[in-house]
Amino acid sequence: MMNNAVEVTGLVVRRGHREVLHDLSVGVPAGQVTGLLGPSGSGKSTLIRAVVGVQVVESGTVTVLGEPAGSPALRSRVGYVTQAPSVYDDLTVRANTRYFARLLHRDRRAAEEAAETAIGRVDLGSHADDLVGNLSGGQQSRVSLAAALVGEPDLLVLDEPTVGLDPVLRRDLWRLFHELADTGTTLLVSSHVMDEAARCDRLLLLREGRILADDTPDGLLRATGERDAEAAFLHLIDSAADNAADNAATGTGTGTGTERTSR
Ligand SMILES: Nc1ncnc2c1ncn2[C@@H]1O[C@H](COP(=O)(O)OP(=O)(O)OP(=O)(O)O)[C@@H](O)[C@H]1O
Repeated sequence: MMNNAVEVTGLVVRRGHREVLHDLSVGVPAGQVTGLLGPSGSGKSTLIRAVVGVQVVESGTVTVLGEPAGSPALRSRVGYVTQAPSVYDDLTVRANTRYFARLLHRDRRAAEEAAETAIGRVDLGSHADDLVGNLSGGQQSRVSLAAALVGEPDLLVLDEPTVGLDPVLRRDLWRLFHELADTGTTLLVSSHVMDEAARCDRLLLLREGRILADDTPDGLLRATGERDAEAAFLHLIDSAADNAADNAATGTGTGTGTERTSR
């Protein structure tokens, strides 16, 4: 059995008047880069919020590194990078990163070292003394990533980290994700850009609050007979719609026909 860093079972989440995650069960394997892909509004951020323990859930369980999501014990073990930059505009890159490091490291020198390492990892060494407010959007999101790295988290959760980045930075960021995974970090990375699927070790395809596929990129292509993730995703949507139509015609089954790929 695969060793999962995150285990989600029967998760139901309601936001406003709408149920947005429907009895969702899924695992995130340890030490790998798992991509959470799906169109805008499919529930990626909601699932991520449940994993980091900031989402009120209606029912179901979310276990992270063996603890209930959001437990105090997970505070330094889980890094979370939100879609919007979550650092201070009026502080420099170094001051921001040191600030977040000091929240986790009592020792001042250890905090400074952690901050410098994190700044280097996101390749912002030449901007360390720039005010964050004067950086580009892509640079600002890398400062948020540096802030999440200062605690050397076991699980790093990133909500659409590559939005607005040019192709070179995107490539470099994915390289960094795999370097982190190689040293044992588990990464859960959301994206609505299907061409990022091939960069993941494992894929979760989400649509309308349900998991449509949970597979490796190769496994997904094999299971659907398609050539790229976007085509595979459309294939699965069409199959699910066909299944639903068949069920309606025969009056059998209440399932949606999703979760069709090999697991
Ligand atoms: N604060 C909220 N109150 C009510 N409904 C919400 C709230 N936030 C999100 N939703 C709804 O929940 C559903 C899932 O949203 P979510 O942000 O998880 O999707 P997403 O896949 O992350 O989308 P995107 O890629 O655009 O960020 C959507 O239908 C959205 O309208």
